[in-house]
Amino acid sequence: MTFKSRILNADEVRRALTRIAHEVIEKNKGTQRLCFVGIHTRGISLAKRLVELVERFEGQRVPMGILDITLYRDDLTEIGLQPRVRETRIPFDLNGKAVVLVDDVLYTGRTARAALDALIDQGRPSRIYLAVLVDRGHRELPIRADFVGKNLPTSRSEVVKVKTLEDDGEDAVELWEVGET
Ligand SMILES: O=P(O)(O)OC[C@H]1O[C@H](OP(=O)(O)OP(=O)(O)O)[C@H](O)[C@@H]1O
Ligand SMILES: O=c1cc[nH]c(=O)[nH]1
Repeated sequence: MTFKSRILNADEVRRALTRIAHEVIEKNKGTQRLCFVGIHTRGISLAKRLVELVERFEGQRVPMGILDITLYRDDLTEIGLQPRVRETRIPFDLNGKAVVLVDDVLYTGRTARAALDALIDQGRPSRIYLAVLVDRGHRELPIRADFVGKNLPTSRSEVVKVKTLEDDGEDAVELWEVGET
């Protein structure tokens, strides 16, 4: 893979998340019944940031869960006999909640589709929103995000890498090219 460009630096990631937190509060008319669920891997770090931002703006700490979608993937039969299943932990009652699913990148929409199934197996939220740091297009399913940090038109030969302080030592969004020599 070849590095092409830096799309967002740490300050720009912070501002995008700040705007998303404000939009969530506005759309939900406050923090009532609000909760965040981060999708492995980087969706979890981003969901934690959003919880902290909402607390800073509204003075309320809303609940947060983490979701592994591995067993709900539509290509599960193709990824081998022993898929690496990570932790799902939703330590509150989902029934009647307004859930913001959080992921770093939205591409085909297959992860988000799987996340909806995984979530609904755990309870019946009154509303599910999707928040992503980057929407890079190329949807293969009728899925859209409610909150988007950055809309980034890409080609299929490119890869968007979201880096977080927790997972990668820095906050950034980078564009890479696959298969270039
Ligand atoms: O819309 P899609 O085509 O499903 O692509 C988006 C997903 O792809 C990446 O996850 P990945 O499978 O690389 O797992 P990771 O986040 O654990 O690295 C990314 O974090 C999103 O979850
Ligand atoms: O470019 C992409 C596509 C899917 N998932 C990513 O993290 N980046």
